[in-house]
Amino acid sequence: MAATAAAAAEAPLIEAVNVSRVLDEAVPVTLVRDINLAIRPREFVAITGPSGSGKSSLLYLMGLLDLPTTGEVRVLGRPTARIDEDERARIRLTGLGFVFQFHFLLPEFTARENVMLPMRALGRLSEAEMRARADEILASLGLAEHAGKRPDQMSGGQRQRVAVGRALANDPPVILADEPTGSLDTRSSEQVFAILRALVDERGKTVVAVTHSLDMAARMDRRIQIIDGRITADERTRQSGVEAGHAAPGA
Ligand SMILES: Nc1ncnc2c1ncn2[C@@H]1O[C@H](COP(=O)(O)OP(=O)(O)OP(=O)(O)O)[C@@H](O)[C@H]1O
Repeated sequence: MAATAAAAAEAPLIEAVNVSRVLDEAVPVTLVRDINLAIRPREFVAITGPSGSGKSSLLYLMGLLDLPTTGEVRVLGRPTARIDEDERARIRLTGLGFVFQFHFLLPEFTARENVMLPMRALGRLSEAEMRARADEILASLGLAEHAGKRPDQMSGGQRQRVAVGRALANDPPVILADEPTGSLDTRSSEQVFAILRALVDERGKTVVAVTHSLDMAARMDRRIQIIDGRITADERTRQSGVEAGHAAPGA
């Protein structure tokens, strides 16, 4: 509760103000409508709802991967309605890390090289610094001995942990995850969940994750429910950061 209550007093990292997104088809498709929300520092937020309700659409809008038709998304206090795609890309690269249901690692690259990609795109570190940072991130995810392996030489759970490592590459304050455990077995799923939990509790990150799992949502701190593109519930789901399992990820 302490972390969540303290977070409530801080400036939001992501805000949606009257956000709607309508696809301009022959028959217009409304993905989300009238969304108002604020995501604050160190929150671990679940976005839940039935299939096709607009969860991914909302996450993409929050991550500046899509633009609202009306309303505005603010990221790290910055209004984003009138900035160009280069600027949006820069905010994504420094402020946000993305994890998807499928890892989307580049198959011809090693785990280390995949984690280095966002650092390379930002261009702030030397080759040696990028390499050292990637290895440090992989070690923190229990993957030290897998740094030189390509995705096809790793298990599904290991690949998804590399994808988390890639999301952490530029040390963004916010991680946005779309069904991050959706294609994993129970054990790997628990490992990835424990990593996300620890990112919030131990490293002060903010994590927003779309999930079908109500059990998982109950172990996060807040649940935003979407039905037919609208927020139908927004509630605290967990009272304390103490009881969560912080099991170290296995190799
Ligand atoms: N490009 C598109 N063209 C047409 N319809 C779309 C498009 N993108 C999304 N939709 C529709 O918009 C609705 C919301 O989609 P979205 O992927 O956000 O839902 P979701 O809650 O994440 O679903 P799921 O849980 O199945 O992943 C769905 O009915 C989907 O079919």
